[in-house]
Order: sequence, then structure tokens, then C-alpha cells
Amino acid sequence: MKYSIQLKDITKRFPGIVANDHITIDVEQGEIHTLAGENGAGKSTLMNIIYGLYQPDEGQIFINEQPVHFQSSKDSIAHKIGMVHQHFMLIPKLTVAENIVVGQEPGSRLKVDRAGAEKRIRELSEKYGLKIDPHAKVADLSVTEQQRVEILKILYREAEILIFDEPTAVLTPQEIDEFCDILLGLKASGKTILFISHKMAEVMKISDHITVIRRGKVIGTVRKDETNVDELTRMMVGRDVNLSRRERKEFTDQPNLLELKNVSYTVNKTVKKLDGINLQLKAGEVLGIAGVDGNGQEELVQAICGQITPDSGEILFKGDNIVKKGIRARKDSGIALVPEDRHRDGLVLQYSVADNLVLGMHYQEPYAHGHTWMDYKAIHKNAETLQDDFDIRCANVDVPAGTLSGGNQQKIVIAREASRNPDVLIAVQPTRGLDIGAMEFVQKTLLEQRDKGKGVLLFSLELDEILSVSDRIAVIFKGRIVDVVDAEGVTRQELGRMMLGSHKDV
Ligand SMILES: Nc1ncnc2c1ncn2[C@@H]1O[C@H](COP(=O)(O)OP(=O)(O)OP(=O)(O)O)[C@@H](O)[C@H]1O
Repeated sequence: MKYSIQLKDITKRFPGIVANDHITIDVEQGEIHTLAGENGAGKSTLMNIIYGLYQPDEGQIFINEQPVHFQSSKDSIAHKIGMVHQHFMLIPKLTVAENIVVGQEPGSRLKVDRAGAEKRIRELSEKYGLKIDPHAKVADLSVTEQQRVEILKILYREAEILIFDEPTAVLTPQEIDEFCDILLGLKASGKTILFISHKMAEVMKISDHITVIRRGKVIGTVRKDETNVDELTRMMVGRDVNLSRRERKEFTDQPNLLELKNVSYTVNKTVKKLDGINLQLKAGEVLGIAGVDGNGQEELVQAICGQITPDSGEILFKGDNIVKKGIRARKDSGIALVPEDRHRDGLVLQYSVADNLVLGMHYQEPYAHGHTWMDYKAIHKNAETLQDDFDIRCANVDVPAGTLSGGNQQKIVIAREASRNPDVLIAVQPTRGLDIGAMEFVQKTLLEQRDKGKGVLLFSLELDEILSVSDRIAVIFKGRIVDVVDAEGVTRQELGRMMLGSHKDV
């Protein structure tokens, strides 16, 4: 047996937290080894250590059975290690080929061998089924394509050990299947892959070994063939988790909290993003919006929250047409949003956890008195309560939000928006990047809002989530609502067909 990576007693401390606590893992050459564990367990930290971005406080790394001491990623790249990060690091203005060769242009200093580079990129793209055109501009590429450019970039540098930090969190279910095939192809050609994921289906599909870490410690390494999802879940969160269908509310005739009447929105005068949307969200229900990504979901959220103005139609919130109201006025009147992109729209990463937990409410009682005086005591108290309720893992609530793990950042946004006590809560991919225990918790939080008589509009690409949490499901296709069905009476298959444009009964 040959080992590509061996970690012996790796320990990494941050102020107030031991992120990695004597981690020992052996990764065999040519295998797909998955690292799983709760949000904040220390997975990304460990990957960053192997890639040379952080130095361990204790312990030893062996690459190809030789001890190494990486001072930076330059050193790990020299050892043929490549990493695809959670957030891509490409330059949008440049082409694929330019992004890939940046800093390592082939040819002499004076004459860059552009054609040679493009030829190699094309060959690599074909060999691994990445389907990327070296001439394409990165700004024009989808998320999946950008991820593939990142993969090409490390293959171009001849990486043999490939690290993927939660690559599928940003992919749609359809894209995940293709991504898994790419990883299996890379493995077949002899590469060693270290992979982080919270999604058990894909973990069970592609892994050889799975190492579970919890609170910085290794709980165990298991062979995929000798484990199952229940065992992994228990190893990860220390208990059983139930994500199956939830109890429905008996459907009585509740008033509409939110009603869209014939809402249309066109870009560039020709592309109809929303095409006569009619939708009602009642008090005391979760209305799931199902659809293949890019069928108008983003514009629907923006129209309701006031980020775009529809060309025609009405949006009634508790009976009032709010089409002309601004974003803040809508928020203040009781519409809360858990946005899809938490880094861009949900958090200020350099602000503390406590400040992020009152963002958008910081100018109101009880956090501010008379618009001038911020009540830091009240802000702190709120933060500590929410940290407890939502199990936000951090050293304390004064650390910058940017130092929290991805999943815990997501919990800040959800905790804040739920704590606004809104009448309507719009949740867009609310469990993306969350571990299975946190996923269960967030879904329960949405149902609690419902049970308090609020309306929850749930946008999710995960059909299982839509089916298990929603009371009714509206299917969006090409900017139109093609059907609204009772969640109890629809199957996964029917929903899948409807997402491609057909009605339930067709
Ligand atoms: N640069 C940093 N400064 C301070 N603390 C940090 C830093 N990076 C990580 N941490 C802390 O180390 C712990 C482990 O974080 P890490 O990002 O490794 O978790 P993770 O397992 O990748 O979680 P997730 O699944 O949520 O992405 C967390 O408590 C986090 O807040």
C-alpha cells in the first residue's frame, strides 16, 4: 500500500478554538478519500494546512511518504498538490486559457507560447470530460464551468493530489452527477482525491474511505463498503437525524399574506424572466418553489424583496400593493430574506458575529435608542441567545463573521432573519453548505415560523427538501408557475417532470 498523504497528530489552534486536535489520517494513493463532519469541525482548516495556506502548530505531514514542511501553497504545488476552494479565484475579465496560465506562462519570457498552452488545455479538458473552451471569457461561464476551469488550472500544473473543499455545495443536483463522473475519471487516471462534502448520497457514491471529524478530532475512518448513511450521520453529529417528510398542517382557509398577480419582468426588452406570475402565500404555510436553476427563481425573489421592479402586475403584502416600496420599507414591514449568496448579500465578513446578528435592525429598538446611541449590551445579549439557540460555533460573538466556518456563517443569516419575527420569510437555498444536523435544525426553524402563523416561501434546488418541508409546492418553469400542488399528493418523479414544463396530470 502506498500513501499519498499522511497526517500525524496535526494540531491547529485559533484564538479560543482548537480547529484541528491531533488529527491523524492516511490517504492511499489513487483513492477518493472524503472528509465529513459537522459545520466548524475543522475540515477546511485541515485542507488549508495540507495545501500550505496554514502552518500546523504541531504534527507532521508526509507526502508520498516523505516528511514535508510547507511555508506556502507554492511549496505544496511543487509537490503536485492542487486545491479547488469553496470560493473560486478566477479573474472574470480574462479567458479560460489566460486564467490557467497566469503566473506560469509557457515559452520564453519574451514570447509566450499561447497556442501551445491552449492545445494542452484543450487536451486536458477532453481527457477528463470537462467540456471547456480555452477561448471562453470566464465572466460568461456558469458556476459549474468556472469550477471546471479551476480543475483544469490544477491539472495544467500537473497536480497528482487534488483537494476539493465542498465542491458540490454550489452545484445543482443535475450538475452533481456530472461532477461525480469527473472525479471518478480523475481517480481512474491515477489521481488521489481528497474531498469534503455534507451530501451523503454523493459521499456514498464516489468515496473509497471516509474520515469523520467532530470538534477538531478524528472520530474514525471507515471504508465506504463497510458503512452506511445512518452510521456516518451518527459519527458526524453524535445522534440520529430525521430528514423525512414532516407533519403537514391541516389546511384551513387562511388569509393570503403575499399575493402576486400577473407579475412580469423582462430584461433587454426581449428576455422574459417572469411571465405572468400568479402566486399566493397563505399565513401558516410553507410554499416550496421547485424548479431547475435559472427558471426565474432569482428574479421572483428580487421582485418580492424590491431589488427589481416588475414591468407589470401587482405584489400584495397583507393586502397592500408594495411594487413601489423600497427594499428597506419592505423589510421593515415584515418581509425577511435568507439570501442565496451569504457572502455577497447576507453578511459583512469583517464585522463581528454580534453585529451581523442585528444587521438591518441595528438602527431600531432595542439595539439603538433614538437612532444615534447603539446599545452594545442589547446587541451582545441578542447574539449570545441566538448563538445558543442556533448552535453557532465560534470562540465568542466578538470575532469577525469571516473567521467562522461556512456552515456557521449560514446559521448567522438564518438566526438573524428568523429573529426579525417577520410575517413572510423567504428562504433561498437555506441549507446549502450545512451539515445534516444543522439542516434538520434549519428545516425545523422554517416549520416553527409556519406554526406561528407566518408564511414561508422556500426556494430550494433539493427536491427532497422541498418535499419534506413544504405544505404546497409551486413549480416554476421559464418564468411561469406551471402548477401548484399539495405536497402530500405529489411524488418526486412527478415533481421532476413538472420542473421540465409539464403539468402534474399530463
Ligand atoms: N482564520 C481563522 N481565524 C479564526 N478562527 C478560524 C479561522 N479559520 C477557521 N477558524 C475556526 O476554526 C474552526 C474550524 O473551521 P473550519 O472552517 O475548518 O470548519 P469546517 O469543518 O470546514 O466547517 P464547514 O462545514 O462549516 O465549512 C471554526 O470554529 C472556525 O471558526
